[in-house]
Amino acid sequence: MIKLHNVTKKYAHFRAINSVTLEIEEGEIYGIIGASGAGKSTLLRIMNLLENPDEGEVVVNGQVLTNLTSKHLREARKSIGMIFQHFNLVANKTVFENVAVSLELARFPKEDLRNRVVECLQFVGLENFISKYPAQLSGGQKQRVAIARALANNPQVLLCDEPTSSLDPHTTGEILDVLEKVNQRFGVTIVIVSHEMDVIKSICNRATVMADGAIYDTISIEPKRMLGTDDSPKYFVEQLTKDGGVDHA
Ligand SMILES: Nc1ncnc2c1ncn2[C@@H]1O[C@H](COP(=O)(O)OP(=O)(O)OP(=O)(O)O)[C@@H](O)[C@H]1O
Repeated sequence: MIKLHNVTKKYAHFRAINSVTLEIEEGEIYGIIGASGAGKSTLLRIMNLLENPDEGEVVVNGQVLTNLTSKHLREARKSIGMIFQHFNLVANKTVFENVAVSLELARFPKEDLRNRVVECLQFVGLENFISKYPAQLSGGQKQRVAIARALANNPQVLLCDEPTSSLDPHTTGEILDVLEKVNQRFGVTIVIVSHEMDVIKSICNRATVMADGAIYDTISIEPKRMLGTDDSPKYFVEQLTKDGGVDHA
């Protein structure tokens, strides 16, 4: 579904991505993990050409993105959704309008637009928040709106850049549940960049470890939910004290 072949990205003389080749299969949930500055976000942004590589080829769903004109690239990007750590919602638009924008940009038929927005918001459990503004939502709710917006155009790929890094562990678990549902219900191929090991182990079938702009290793994983089991005060106290050495104040 996604193929990168010998991709290099330079900033001045520094190679942020150094000759990376990888292949992500249709229907995978694929993780990219590594230290800060390893090149994770840059690699993800190359997959929809938000960053243009200096060398190499990017192929998504059989289309060589690196060969497309900007008009055809705009068209191809409809099948590649993206979500971000800080949600990137438009502050002065309602939840409904935030989702509608992506359909309007894709010239979705006006008469079907309302139903499609509501359908997407139902999928993420926010159909009762249609008239709210982003400032009135929790972080988890904002990320759900962002997922609804990314899904509106029926993408085949969803790129997730640190999607849970601003969220608490319980909300992280809820967002991972939504992403898993996106993958299972619609067969969307998901790529998740995260520095959180538990996130990668919770949901990914395969993960690449990056270091210094290159692939250090790629591992197959049996995903096992590590997060989101509980958000009771008892659970928080147990987690704080489980390794011992902590007294109740
Ligand atoms: N627009 C840019 N101009 C110059 N250097 C950049 C730019 N974007 C990224 N870099 C550099 O490229 C390297 C890789 O950055 P990238 O954001 O991809 O890393 P990362 O692994 O996602 O890190 P983090 O986890 O901290 O977000 C870093 O050294 C970064 O400083």
